[in-house]
Amino acid sequence: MDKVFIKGLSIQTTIGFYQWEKEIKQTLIIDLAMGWNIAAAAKNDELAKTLDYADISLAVERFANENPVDLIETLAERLANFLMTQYQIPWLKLSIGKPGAVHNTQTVGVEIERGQYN
Ligand SMILES: Nc1nc2c(c(=O)[nH]1)N=C([C@H](O)[C@@H](O)CO)CN2
Repeated sequence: MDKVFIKGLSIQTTIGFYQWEKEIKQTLIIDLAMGWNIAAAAKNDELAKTLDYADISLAVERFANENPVDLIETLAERLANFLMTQYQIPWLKLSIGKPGAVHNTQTVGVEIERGQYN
């Protein structure tokens, strides 16, 4: 399957289980791979026929800020659902890293895969 991807998208958002985390913004790093047949867009060189990674990057940051949650698991599940519905994406792999969360680590996070991979 062809894919459109976004790697290392850095967003600032409110996320976390603890009370103090609900009063600040923290950095999340998002990697997203989205299944898409790119042949139609390539045929006539048409942005409208593919997944616009610029538009989706903005949508990811907007979604996170409009839907504050405690766990990155919850954000991952809800964001995957939103993107698949909004952009008719048949399959995606999404990872969310929270680099500031645990001392002495590079990052911590979750990775999920949703939908049908053909
Ligand atoms: N698997 C997870 N573990 C933890 C999460 C999380 O979202 N998923 N969150 C926290 C806190 O919010 C942490 O980031 C701050 O100490 C702890 N563990």
